[in-house]
Amino acid sequence: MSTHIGAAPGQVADTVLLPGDPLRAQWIAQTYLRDVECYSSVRNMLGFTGTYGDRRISVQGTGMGHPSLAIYATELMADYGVRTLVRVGSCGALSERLAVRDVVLAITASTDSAMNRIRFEGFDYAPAADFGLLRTAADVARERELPIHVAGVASIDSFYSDRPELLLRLADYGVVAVDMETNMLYTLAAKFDARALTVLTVSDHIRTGEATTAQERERTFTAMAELALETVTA
Ligand SMILES: O=P(O)(O)O[C@H]1O[C@H](CO)[C@@H](O)[C@H]1O
Ligand SMILES: O=c1cc[nH]c(=O)[nH]1
Repeated sequence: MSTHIGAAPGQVADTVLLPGDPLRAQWIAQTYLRDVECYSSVRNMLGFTGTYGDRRISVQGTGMGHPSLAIYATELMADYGVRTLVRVGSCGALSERLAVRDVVLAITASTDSAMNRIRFEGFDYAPAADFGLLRTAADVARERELPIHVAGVASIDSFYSDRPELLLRLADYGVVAVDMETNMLYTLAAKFDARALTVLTVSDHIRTGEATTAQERERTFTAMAELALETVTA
C-alpha cells in the first residue's frame, strides 16, 4: 500500500474517477459499477474498483483542495500506475450562462494557489486537459444530447473568499466556474505523462446564491458520473 491509499498492487484500475467527496465515490461505485471492491478506507478517503461494461474502473475520493488532491493523484500515478484520471466534481458558477446542475468540461484551470508558483519558481504554468479525453467527452455529451459548457475554470484555495469581486473579474475573462483541484490535477497528470480531464456539475451559483444540498452533491449528479464513465470506456 502507499502512504495514503490502502490498496495492494493491482487492486486499483488504470483508469480512475476522482470526486472530492469520498461518499460521492461510494455512490458512483455502488450505483454504476459491478463486482465492487472497496480497496481503501485510509482516513475514510474511500476508494473502490469495479467493472463498467467490460472495463475495470476505480473511483477514489481526493478530499478538498490542491494539497489533498495532489497526495491522491501522485500516489495513484506513481505507486499504482494509473494512466487516466477524470475528476468528477462540484463547482460554483461564475458565468451568467451557467445554471445550477449544468455540466462543465474544464479546458484549463487558473489558480490563486502558490503550489505551482513555488514549483516553477514564479513562472506562470498553464495546465490543460488531455485533448483526447476532452474531445471524447464532448462527443459523448452530444450523442447523449447532454448540454455542456466547455471552458476554463479557476481552482481557488479559499472556498470562503474575502474577494468575491475578484471571482467576478475572472468571469469577465472567460472563467465560467470555480473548483479547488483541477489546476493541480492537470499539472500532475502532465508530470506523470498521464491523461486527465475534469467534469464538473454546478452545485451553486455565486451570483444568485442558488445552491444544492450536501446530499444532492453526494448522490444526484448523475449526468456527470455517466458522462465520465462513458468517456473513459468509449
Ligand atoms: O465536490 P468536490 O469534488 O469536492 O469539489 C468541490 O467541492 C469542494 C468544496 O465544497 C471542493 O473540493 C471543490 O472543488
Ligand atoms: O470549489 C467550489 C465548489 C462549489 N462551489 C464553490 O463556490 N466553490
